Amino acid sequence: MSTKESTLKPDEFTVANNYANFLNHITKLRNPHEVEFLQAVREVVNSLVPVLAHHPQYMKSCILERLVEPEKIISFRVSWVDDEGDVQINRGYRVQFNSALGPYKGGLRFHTTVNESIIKFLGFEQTFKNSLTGQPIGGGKGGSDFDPKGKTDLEIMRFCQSFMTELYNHIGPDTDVPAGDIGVNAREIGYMFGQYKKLRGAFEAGVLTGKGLEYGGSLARTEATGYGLVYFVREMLQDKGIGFEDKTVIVSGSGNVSIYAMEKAAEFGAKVVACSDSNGCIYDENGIDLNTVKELKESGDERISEYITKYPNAQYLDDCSNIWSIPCDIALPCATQNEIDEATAKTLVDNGVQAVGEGANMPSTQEAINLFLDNDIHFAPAKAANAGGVAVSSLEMAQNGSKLMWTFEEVDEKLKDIMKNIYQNSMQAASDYGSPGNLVAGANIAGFIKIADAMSAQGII
Ligand SMILES: NC(=O)C1=CN([C@@H]2O[C@H](COP(=O)(O)OP(=O)(O)OC[C@H]3O[C@@H](n4cnc5c(N)ncnc54)[C@H](OP(=O)(O)O)[C@@H]3O)[C@@H](O)[C@H]2O)C=CC1
Ligand SMILES: N=C(CCC(=O)O)C(=O)O
Repeated sequence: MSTKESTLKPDEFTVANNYANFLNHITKLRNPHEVEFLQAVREVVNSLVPVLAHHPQYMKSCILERLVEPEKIISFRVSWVDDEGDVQINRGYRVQFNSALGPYKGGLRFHTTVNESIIKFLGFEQTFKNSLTGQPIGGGKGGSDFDPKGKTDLEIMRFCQSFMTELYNHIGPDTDVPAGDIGVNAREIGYMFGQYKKLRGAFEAGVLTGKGLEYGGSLARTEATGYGLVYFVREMLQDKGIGFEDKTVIVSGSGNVSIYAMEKAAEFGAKVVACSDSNGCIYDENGIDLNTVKELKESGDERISEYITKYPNAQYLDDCSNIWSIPCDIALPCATQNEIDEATAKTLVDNGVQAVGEGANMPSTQEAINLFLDNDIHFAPAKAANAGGVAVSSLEMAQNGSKLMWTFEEVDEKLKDIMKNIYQNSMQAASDYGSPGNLVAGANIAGFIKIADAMSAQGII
């Protein structure tokens, strides 16, 4: 917990001790090797001490103890045949974390680093994020250790079909609705939707979100996470009397979230000077040419280093973490978890960063978050700031259910309202529970209370 956090009141000491013991229990006995999951849980538990002290009924019915245990974890083998005719085996997961607010909702990640701890951390974060959107959706996440990089279109199709052949038994529009995440974009969603429809024998549009526009996708879903991040950060900055105008911005990653965060930041008057991929980062002091990045990364499957071919005056740094050594006013980590550690955060602060907005899930370590908060950096935490994607996914489900299709402007206006509400509700919760201005605490508290009240109403299940 940051040293800036409010000092605990007497009755909160007891709760803090009880929950320190609880954290020890789940760390040592229940999830000893799940490092990323425990990191996500620890941050939330530390934020909730004042809430639990104020609501003893949540402690009596063990709301938090139940909330940190997923309702269901499904793990399955995925066998598929590559273009050489060789059999490949991957592991698939779906963690159905919490359905107090609605059907499980959350992305699918295809990346070599996927394991149960990663999927559980993502599902836990998703549960709070989805609550903050105000939409009727629970939390879940899934994926596989399948690496789409370097695979042909046909290999990706065969993998997705095999993956869905197992997953389809466990999902549905009112049960569990997957979507995209790292390594899963419109192409993968399309192949999985086709297989689901064939196996189910019905066109259930609402079973997946991020679908193509021609078969039930929502306008603005592709842009939603990146746009929503910038809308949220703008709300935060406006409260401080500043904005994106004339600011220097760096955005890690160059995938779905990163590209549309860069687009909206530039539209709001910022100069985006750097972005990255898992091999390295580019720095263009004249401002990144986003169309070139889209050609390389959305249309093609190129490395970001190819940008230099078109812009030889730009620089390529052969390590993606070097992006954080570039001086900037606003940093938007949009690649992956724990990409900013304490040393990186110190470099950003020493270079004069004013604001950090988390587009990726858990991109900052706890130590980095504490350093940002202790240095009064305007900090927009992931589960609040990157909720625009899942919020528009929920709007896609609503359009599917009503068999209507809203315009881009209609969806974008709803997205702006949702991000504004998340900001205001998180700030209010932070103020109500003794951490004024601390959006990390506020988002965790606001997300928790809605889930806790729903779980209380639904009995001990
Ligand atoms: N898609 C969505 O709707 C949402 C996604 N998020 C989060 O945003 C982040 C990015 O997701 P998304 O844009 O969808 O994914 P994409 O696969 O579209 O893009 C991911 C980007 O991050 C880079 N990257 C991935 N893993 C690493 C790594 N270990 N080290 C460095 N760079 C890495 C990729 O580089 P390369 O091309 O080399 O792999 C790529 O540039 C993730 O944390 C995701 O959980 C959050 C909310 C919604
Ligand atoms: N990957 C996502 C989007 C999930 C969704 O749209 O259901 C996330 O919120 O982390």
